[in-house]
Amino acid sequence: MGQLIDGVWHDTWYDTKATGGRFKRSESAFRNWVTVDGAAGPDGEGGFKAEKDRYHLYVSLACPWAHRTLLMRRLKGLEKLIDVSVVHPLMLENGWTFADDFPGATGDSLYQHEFLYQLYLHADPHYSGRVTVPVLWDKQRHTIVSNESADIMRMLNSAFDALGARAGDYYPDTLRQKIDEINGWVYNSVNNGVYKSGFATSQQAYDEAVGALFSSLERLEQMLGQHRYLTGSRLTEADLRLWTTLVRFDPVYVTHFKCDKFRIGDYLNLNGFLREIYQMPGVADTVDLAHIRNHYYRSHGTINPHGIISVGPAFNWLEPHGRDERFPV
Ligand SMILES: N[C@@H](CCC(=O)N[C@@H](CS)C(=O)NCC(=O)O)C(=O)O
Repeated sequence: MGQLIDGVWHDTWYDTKATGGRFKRSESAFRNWVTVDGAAGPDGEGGFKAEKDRYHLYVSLACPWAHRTLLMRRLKGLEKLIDVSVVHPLMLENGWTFADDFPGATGDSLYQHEFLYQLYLHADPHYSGRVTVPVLWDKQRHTIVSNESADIMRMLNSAFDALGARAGDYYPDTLRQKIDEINGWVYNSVNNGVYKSGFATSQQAYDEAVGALFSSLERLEQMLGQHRYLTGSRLTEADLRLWTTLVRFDPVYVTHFKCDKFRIGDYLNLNGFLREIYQMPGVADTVDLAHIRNHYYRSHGTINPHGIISVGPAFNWLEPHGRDERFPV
């Protein structure tokens, strides 16, 4: 765990002193876009045209942000167009590594780097900032297109459609405003809320974060009692972004991040929603509980110094989800 400062790796934990014990996630640094014709996207520079086998996705199977992009790749059937490298689940003094001595960890299949920070230096030898997954890499220009999962999801959603991606638009024009609105508060209080709860170093910071988290879960529970998905009857990006947090909740966040007021298994609608998406074709293959549980419990020495993995609550996501009966089409 650490960061690069002017091209040099420093092993440091998140600093919460200046923020009253509050964990603040920093902004992603590479914000270019793959587009149909290579024109610049909403930000960044142009020159990244959608092409088969040009881009490579670096992910951790443990990370909820990386998981979003992997999920979108799977739903859009992009496996043949964009290949993937998977880091080792443990993130310790060297940050994410390409050690491949854990089932499912692939090593760096492009450059055989040892550490993910070397990939960032490959793109920018003077890079300063955090070294995070996911990374969308351009094999032609040998650089990072983007390390922001929200943007990568949107590129995968539409830029490759003419190259044989599976039909499906998870960010449709008519729902964009609604999706953006939901994403905003779900990001702050849920996706990032679990981290703010778990990494808080003051009681007040924890209370604030965990309070906001469970208020939002209650709100989501109500919404999912009214319609099948967050924006209505159609599965969108907003659902996928929530889902990668829900899938980690009972196995990890309840205990490891002290998010223990309720489990997802205690909510009727959130639990049905979690199971329904888990049971969609291809989705379960993107979930690796060994990476998830090993990563969190064994990488955060400040909150779990002995690295013991808790037994975890029992659950079975293959049980009937009940959403068809509740929302007949
Ligand atoms: N805003 C980024 C956040 C990605 C992120 O924070 N990933 C975590 C893993 S779950 C990471 O790589 N952390 C390493 C670090 O903070 O040093 C995104 O959504 O892509």
